Amino acid sequence: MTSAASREERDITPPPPPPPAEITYSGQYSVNPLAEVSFRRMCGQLPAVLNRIARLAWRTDRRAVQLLLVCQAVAGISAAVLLTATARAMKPVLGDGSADDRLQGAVPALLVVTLAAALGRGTAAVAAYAERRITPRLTTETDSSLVEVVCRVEASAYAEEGFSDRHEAAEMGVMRSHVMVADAQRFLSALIRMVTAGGVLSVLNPLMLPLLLLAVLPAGVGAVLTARVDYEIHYANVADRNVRGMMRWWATTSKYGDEVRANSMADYLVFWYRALSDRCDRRTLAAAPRTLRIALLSALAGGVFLVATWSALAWLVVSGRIELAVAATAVIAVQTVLAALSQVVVNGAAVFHTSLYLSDMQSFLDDAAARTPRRGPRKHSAPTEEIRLEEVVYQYPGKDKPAVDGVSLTLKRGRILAIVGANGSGKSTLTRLLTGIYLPDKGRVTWNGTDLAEVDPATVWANTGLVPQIFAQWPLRVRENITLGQPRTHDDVPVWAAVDAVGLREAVEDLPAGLDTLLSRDVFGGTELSGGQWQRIACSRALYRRPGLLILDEPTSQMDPRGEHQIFEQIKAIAADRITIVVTHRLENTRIADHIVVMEHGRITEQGRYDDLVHGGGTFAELLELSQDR
Ligand SMILES: Nc1ncnc2c1ncn2[C@@H]1O[C@H](COP(=O)(O)OP(=O)(O)OP(=O)(O)O)[C@@H](O)[C@H]1O
Repeated sequence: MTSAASREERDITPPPPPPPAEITYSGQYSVNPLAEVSFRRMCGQLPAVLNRIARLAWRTDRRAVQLLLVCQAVAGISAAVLLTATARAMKPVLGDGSADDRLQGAVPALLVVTLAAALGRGTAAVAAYAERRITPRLTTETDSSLVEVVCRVEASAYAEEGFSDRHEAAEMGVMRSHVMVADAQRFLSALIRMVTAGGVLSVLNPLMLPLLLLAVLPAGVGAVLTARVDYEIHYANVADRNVRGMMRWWATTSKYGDEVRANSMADYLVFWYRALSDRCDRRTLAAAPRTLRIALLSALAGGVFLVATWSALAWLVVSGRIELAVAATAVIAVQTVLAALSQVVVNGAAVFHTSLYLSDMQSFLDDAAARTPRRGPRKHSAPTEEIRLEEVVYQYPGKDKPAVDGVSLTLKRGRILAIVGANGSGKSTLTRLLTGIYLPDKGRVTWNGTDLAEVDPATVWANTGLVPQIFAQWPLRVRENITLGQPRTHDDVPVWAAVDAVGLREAVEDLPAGLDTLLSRDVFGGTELSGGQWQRIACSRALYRRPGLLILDEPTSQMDPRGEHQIFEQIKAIAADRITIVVTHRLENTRIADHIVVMEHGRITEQGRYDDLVHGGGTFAELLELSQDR
């Protein structure tokens, strides 16, 4: 009994799931910044990096930058005044006479010390305020630029190897822009404090400054080496982080929540997510001993030099080379310079570290900006009378066969074309070529006789309405879901007309706020539609545009027969004014088409009218028969 039960238990225990495949970073940078991360490079590049940050900040808020600079200057002056006045106060304090007399002698200098200290604190507070004025807008600006540039790239870039990883790496630049100005500001103010205190110290005794520099140099080298290790790990983890980010969304979004639960995917997804995270952690942990070694060695070297500095100061006093009052001031100056130097080094390394991520971001922004469509100055103007494909070939990057292979077609206004064919035969790719989303590798696509390679694509897409196979369900109001991408008129009449055209009025009127209802159950106050209702929204979005070219890729796959019938009636009713293309696997629906093309392996293998193809004895007839064989 027990053994039967345990056998049964064994039988239902699933085998351990395979770990996620090893992913390597596939981004291609013209320069690998890691190759040259060194202390010398950091020092050499800091001015350029600061200049870049300053220019970014200047573009964001000039007045705040001016305020910041004034604060830095005032802080520097007050630090110099503070130390000089301290030196003045030391003389009477450590001199002869009664305590009362000595204190009285020091009062004027102490007053200056107090004022200078207050000024220093005050300017630090104002500088922090100025930085807080710049940072949020600068981050928003960099973030928005990234979103904009990705929204505008040639769609073919998405299919290129490494594009997505480089995008992920650029996201890190956006994240670092949060701390960029604060780091630069701290670096500059520490530099100014260091220079002023160092100046005062050199006046007191020229030997002190080089000794001090030596004491802090190891910390500087250590900080840069640690930055290098951090960046190395970031580089190694980019691809894993990218995939993990995508999987995180897919696994946790409510959209796929049913599938995750009903198909018992949660265990594997969690395992997968943890396995990928562990892999990232392993790389990070493997680097920990290196960073520990760097920290220990730099602390040891720094400590040795610091002992030498204090010993030198003691020797100067004991041998009578400097007065006690000067030595006391030197102690304060040494402490100030040391603190400032550490800040310079730490913040300098942070600025440099940030600059590595900014370089990734900039390189991606430049690359993406270079990929915005630049196809020539000609403009397409409505009406779209004719679209022609001439021996068009298109092959996706990394694929060994073209997805569309030598297709020629002519589409005329007022006519409906249906495209059918097996999965992967090239139907959707053909629609991307027809709309100029992709340009062909060979052959040409013309609209009203003009090659799309020479036409500003915005003027083409202003005349296009597309219902893709996988359409977006925007977390926006019903109204915006219909009008998105098209200027909206002041009244809702055309919006309701588009709603009526897809038979959705009753459903929209039933929503809590009609057209104003937010369509997202993930957002507070939002509502969710059914799959078929969403598809009707996608159709109404395309119809609302009243496009010269209407493309519907499996537009009714989730609709009930009434909805499907209504959509096809609508397509027929408005067909006279436009070119209409329907991609479908439901061959019965191709009855409405004036012309049908059958695709196989990227080529058109059959074409004609419905009745001709049904009786033609070819692939169309075979597929139709199969669809009716139940
Ligand atoms: N973004 C892409 N990157 C790389 N290859 C792609 C991409 N999109 C499609 N392909 C490939 O191009 C070929 C044609 O795909 P396409 O999506 O055009 O087929 P389809 O006829 O629309 O298929 P379905 O009926 O399944 O929608 C397929 O082999 C597919 O793997």
